[in-house]
Amino acid sequence: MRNMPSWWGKSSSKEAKKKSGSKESFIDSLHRKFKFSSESRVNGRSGGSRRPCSDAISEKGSRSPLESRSPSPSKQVARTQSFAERSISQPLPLPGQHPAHVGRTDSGFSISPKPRSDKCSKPLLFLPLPRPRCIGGRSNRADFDDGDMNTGSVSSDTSVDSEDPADSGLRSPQAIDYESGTRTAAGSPSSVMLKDQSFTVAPVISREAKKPANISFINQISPSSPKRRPLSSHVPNLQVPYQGAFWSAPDSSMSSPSRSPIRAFGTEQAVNSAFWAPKTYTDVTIAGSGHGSSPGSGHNSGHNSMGGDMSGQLFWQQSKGSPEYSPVPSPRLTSPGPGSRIHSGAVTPIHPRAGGALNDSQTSWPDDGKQQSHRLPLPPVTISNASPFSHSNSAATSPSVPRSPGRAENPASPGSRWKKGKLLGRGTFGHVYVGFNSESGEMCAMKEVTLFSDDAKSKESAKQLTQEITLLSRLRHPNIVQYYGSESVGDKLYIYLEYVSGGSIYKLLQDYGQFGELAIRSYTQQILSGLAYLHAKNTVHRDIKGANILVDPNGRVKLADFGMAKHITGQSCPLSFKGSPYWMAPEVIKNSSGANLAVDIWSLGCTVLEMATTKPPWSQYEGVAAMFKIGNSKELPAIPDHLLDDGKDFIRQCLQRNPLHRPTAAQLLEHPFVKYAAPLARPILGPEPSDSPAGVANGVKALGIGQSRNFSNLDSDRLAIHSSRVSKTHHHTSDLHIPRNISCPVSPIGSPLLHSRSPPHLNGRMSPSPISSPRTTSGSSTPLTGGSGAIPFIHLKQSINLQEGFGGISNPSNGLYGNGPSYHDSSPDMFRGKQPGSPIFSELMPSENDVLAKQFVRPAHTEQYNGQSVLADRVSRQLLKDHVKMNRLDLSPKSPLTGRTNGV
Ligand SMILES: Nc1ncnc2c1ncn2[C@@H]1O[C@H](COP(=O)(O)OP(=O)(O)OP(=O)(O)O)[C@@H](O)[C@H]1O
Repeated sequence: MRNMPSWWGKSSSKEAKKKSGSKESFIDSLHRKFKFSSESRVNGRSGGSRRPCSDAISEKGSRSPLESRSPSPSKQVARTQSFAERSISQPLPLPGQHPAHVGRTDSGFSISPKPRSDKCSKPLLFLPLPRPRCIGGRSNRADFDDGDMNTGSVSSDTSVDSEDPADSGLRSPQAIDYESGTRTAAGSPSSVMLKDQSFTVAPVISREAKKPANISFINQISPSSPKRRPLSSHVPNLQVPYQGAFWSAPDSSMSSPSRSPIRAFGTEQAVNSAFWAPKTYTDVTIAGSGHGSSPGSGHNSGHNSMGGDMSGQLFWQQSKGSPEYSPVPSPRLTSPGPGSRIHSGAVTPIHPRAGGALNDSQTSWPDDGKQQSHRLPLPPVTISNASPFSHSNSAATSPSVPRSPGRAENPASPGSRWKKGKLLGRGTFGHVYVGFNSESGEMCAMKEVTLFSDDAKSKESAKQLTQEITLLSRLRHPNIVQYYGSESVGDKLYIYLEYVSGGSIYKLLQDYGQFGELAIRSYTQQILSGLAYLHAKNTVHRDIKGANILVDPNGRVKLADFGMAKHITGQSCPLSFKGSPYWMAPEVIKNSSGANLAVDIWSLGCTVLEMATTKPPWSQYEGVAAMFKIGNSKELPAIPDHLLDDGKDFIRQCLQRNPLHRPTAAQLLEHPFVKYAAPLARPILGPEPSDSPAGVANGVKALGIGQSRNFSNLDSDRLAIHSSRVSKTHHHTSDLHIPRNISCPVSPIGSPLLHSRSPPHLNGRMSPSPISSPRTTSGSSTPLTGGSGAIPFIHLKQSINLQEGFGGISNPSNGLYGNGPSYHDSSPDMFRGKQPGSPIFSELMPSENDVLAKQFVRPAHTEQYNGQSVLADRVSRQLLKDHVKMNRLDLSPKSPLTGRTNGV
């Protein structure tokens, strides 16, 4: 979800290409100016792309085949999100040629990071700024890419085995809560192992059990390969250079024209670039995650993240003259219509069985100006009951699965029971689809990356995916997207994740505008909770921003996109230049070492501002100028006046330039801005206790109150107000359900997630899929569990937790919706005096209560499904208990069926 604003949006690559003529000359002048010979760099890159200069400096992300396709109008917009104007995407340049060999072995997914012989010939792009260290010259492998290239997967300091310090001794209580039981099952992600310079990611399951299953990234380059080839089974030894392209992927982040330095580089950048010139980024990697994703998907956002050297950063910036730089959001970005963003339908249109159903979101794209198809493996003929990941276990061929006209025949993952559904979004390295398991009825998010033997982007994709797998497989928290498993199918690599249907915060901001304070507080609290958990495991996310935070229809927030995350082993380690510039902490920009975890706190502060204004701080500046502001000035970004004092204070706490001065995530959870945030998350409805009173009791449950936090008087007061308003406003049978469904993500009225135009909400809310109900996703029963090579759901504990939450029974220890550490009054000094009753806090209450109270009068139609369920439950119980016939049921406000107000 490194989705970027247009100034480094991927689509700009197309514009860059379109204007290649003039830009070429400009590049040439830049080359002369900086005394760089792009030609020599390109030529000197052994095993790297031999692309023309213009390609070599372009963004990796835009080299995505998908982006190269001639997109639909929506897609064009989708890839040019920004806080400014956007332009229509132009065709991307041809994919680079990266002959390499990727080998598969039975062990899964591996990288053999042999040093490249040409390690010093890595292209340095066009600025003498953060010159990437010659990786091959490092004596310590931990220096490679800041050790984060594979985040615990490759670098020596990030082992994923049981010796992981985060696993052994650094866990917070939360971590322990959410981690138990995660490493036991065979084939679980915990089996990811690192040994010296090679590692195996066990969760990546090869469907070709008897064939080499590992994808080995070694320093063998096949320069003769002129074209990209699918990483298919008939290519037994595809080897990918691990440094030039895979480890560092110099051309991955810089080669894509969408972030083409040439395109984005303007006079201002050139001037500003002097700021970077003297910097030496010893740990800088060129492996930029050129993150961009397609807003056209509907769920992804348009902010770029970057991982790489500063030279790339400089060139990323979009000049105001660029057609992609516009302060006016694209109509498509503001369009609430799902059609322009979500490309439903099937999967691979090029599949011979696809019946010709074309889907522009799929795996076909123009290459060299021609449509190049990459066929998915044919689904097997038979279906077994084995693991959903097993090669023969394809539901696609099941005769019991009717094929709707709108669904292509080919599932994304023929080897599994997961059928690839609509496109959720595009990332830098692949696509994310809804996955549906026809057998179990479960849904997931399938992140798909096509691996090519000779494509640097594929290598970078594999690296990042591996990194995500490694990290995510160790995480379990309600505010972190849950990892389910992964597998390789043919030339595709899939990661199965918890499906969060609400989209990202960025997307919500684009669609619905800035959030209200109540929503900001709730979301911030949940983000913090996830961060506190993550940081307790000594892991830094490094790309916290709205685009990487997903929201479910119930207002539950999930941190996502761990492609840049890094496990920190030491007290402090060099900070690689990764992240999204506008959310990037000063110490990252300045390449100073410090408390690494604090970079997430800075980014959180930026995200709070983003939620409050729809834009990150310093968004009025172009990229380089913004980075200059962030890195060098003493200024604080403008904090909107409409935020209350504690909100402003929270932001200021986060945006302290000295990382050591920033509170930790755990400390910030005690900040009044979030500590007393209204729990918006809706609990999953479950069987109601037989004698449980309705009314306020249900309201309490629905609010999630009491599940993980102790109630203050404030909470009681709040509930009293709720109760009062409920009793006054519920006069219709249509409101019967309201007491149990009063919470919502943002606001009950006009809530983005409840808005009728919000298909994610509708999908999630209306879907009867068991995936939305943890009751159906217990670990052992899931089709993801067991079987050969299967990766079990590792959210078993989560499922248990959720079950504990059924019926809203309070469990202060489960942390289910309380999100994080226990709430105790151990506020740091900075928060003293801001407790309930303090002027600041009291100041907030009226508006908050008003909003909360409105939740009780939300129109019934917004909760039709749940409301009906609740009513049905109550009716059933009532019938059994009182032997009352349905036609005699009293549905008046005073009826026990409509809710009591006499306490819990
Ligand atoms: N678990 C999920 N549930 C729902 N949607 C998701 C999920 N994960 C990702 N998406 C959607 O897919 C889009 C792309 O996902 P993501 O950013 O993780 O891919 P990526 O390849 O990691 O991108 P990048 O690395 O460039 O940021 C997101 O913007 C989001 O809209």
